Amino acid sequence: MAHLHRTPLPVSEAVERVMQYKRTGGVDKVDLQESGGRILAEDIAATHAVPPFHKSPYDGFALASEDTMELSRDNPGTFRVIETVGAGHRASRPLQSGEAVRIMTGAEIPEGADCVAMFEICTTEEDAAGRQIMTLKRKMDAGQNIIIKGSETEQGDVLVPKGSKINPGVQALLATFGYSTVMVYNKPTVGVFATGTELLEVDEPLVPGKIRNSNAYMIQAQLERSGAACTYLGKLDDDFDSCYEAVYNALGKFDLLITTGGVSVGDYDLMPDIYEKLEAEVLFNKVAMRPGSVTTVAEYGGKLLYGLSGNPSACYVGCELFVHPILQHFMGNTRPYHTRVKAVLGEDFKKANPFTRFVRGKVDYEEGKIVVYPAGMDKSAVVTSLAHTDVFIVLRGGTRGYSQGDMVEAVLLEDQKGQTKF
Ligand SMILES: Nc1nc2c(c(=O)[nH]1)N[C@H]1C(S)=C(S)[C@@H](COP(=O)(O)OP(=O)(O)OC[C@H]3O[C@@H](n4cnc5c(N)ncnc54)[C@H](O)[C@@H]3O)O[C@H]1N2
Ligand code: MOO
Ligand SMILES: [Mg+2]
Repeated sequence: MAHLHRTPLPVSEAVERVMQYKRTGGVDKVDLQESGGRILAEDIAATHAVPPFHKSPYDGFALASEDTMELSRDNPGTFRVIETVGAGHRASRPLQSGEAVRIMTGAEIPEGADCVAMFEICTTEEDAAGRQIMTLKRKMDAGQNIIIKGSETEQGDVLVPKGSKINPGVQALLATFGYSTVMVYNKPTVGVFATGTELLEVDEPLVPGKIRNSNAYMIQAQLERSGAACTYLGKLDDDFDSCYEAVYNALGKFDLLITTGGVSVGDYDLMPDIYEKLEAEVLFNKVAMRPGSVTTVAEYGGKLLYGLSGNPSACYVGCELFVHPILQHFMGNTRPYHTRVKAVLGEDFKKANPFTRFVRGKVDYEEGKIVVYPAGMDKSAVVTSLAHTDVFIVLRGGTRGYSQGDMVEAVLLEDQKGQTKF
């Protein structure tokens, strides 16, 4: 009964309290192919100019523009084709006046040439001796159809700063500049316990009074979506000693520890007593929000211990609001909070909101507008609507319900951008 009276903390203050314990993890080298989605722990600079040589953007003939000054439809010029150069090869000698090199897209421009005439404007034939002769009927400019060395980037230019997320384009740059490995921030390690004597594992048949443990798998997937390395540590019965033991033993092994269930005021809600016995500092045990009001966060030995609700929807919301930004910060992300946008509410939501409500919703893009719809039943104990959830629709506390067409705030759970403030 010691934990019955709780003072609800506004959501933003609760987030702020948690973020006082944020820290950035170490860095490590990963293979280029494993680096997708990680955060750069080093600036990526051009190790050479791009392109590294003057190159042809077309399949055609490289020649000297000076040789074409007088050419026109009425005054065609002919060139001796001295060799063919494909990408990856180089001309064997510099070009002389009156000569052309048959050149392919991506090949280095031979010395003595300063333009490329595309195949489409040239004709070729063999002379009596069997040599290739090319005919051109127009004037070319110096530099025409040549990609100049360094025109895209010069050696030493910083192209992607430390702290950026590695996306497929960044991986293209890493490969371009010979980074077979790259320094990234470590993934935070997270241990997860599910608590509750009613829980069955996924492969167990349903029996009266019991339900399958869905939260552990949901949390694991949420954490992995947020970039963390998660270890499911198993489910615990509602027995104080074994719960305490399991939590105590796991604390030192992970960057943070999460439990689900047993944080409210029930006879078998053991987490509050466990925090007490640990002498952990409870940052809050009630948040002015729905669902997830029972979300509890404690600090023990500099590490955070999350007591997420057992109710699936409450557990989901608590994880995204309070765990996600801590993980992002740990990984060096300078924009650790979920992206928020203004959106149009797609249907009525008439329930009153004494506390700020995070309605599990789905986002749609209709005629250039962001429209959000509740994803299903809006109850803390509901699991089914989570399958369709990719946003939280934020309905402020103290409001009497919202109508279709109202502008609301939406937290985008699957957007990569993030933002610097909650
Ligand atoms: N007298 C009061 N009762 C309750 C209050 C309150 O303020 N006063 N708060 C309610 C609110 S709000 C919530 S949310 C729940 C939170 O309960 P707990 O976090 O203590 O979780 P449990 O009691 O362990 O379980 C609640 C519910 O969730 C199911 N559950 C638990 N773990 C899982 C899992 N891993 N996978 C799927 N489902 C799970 C469990 O069977 C229960 O049905 O408390 C209210 N009560
Ligand atoms: O923590 Mo409870 O979710 O407010 O329903
Ligand atoms: Mg309970």
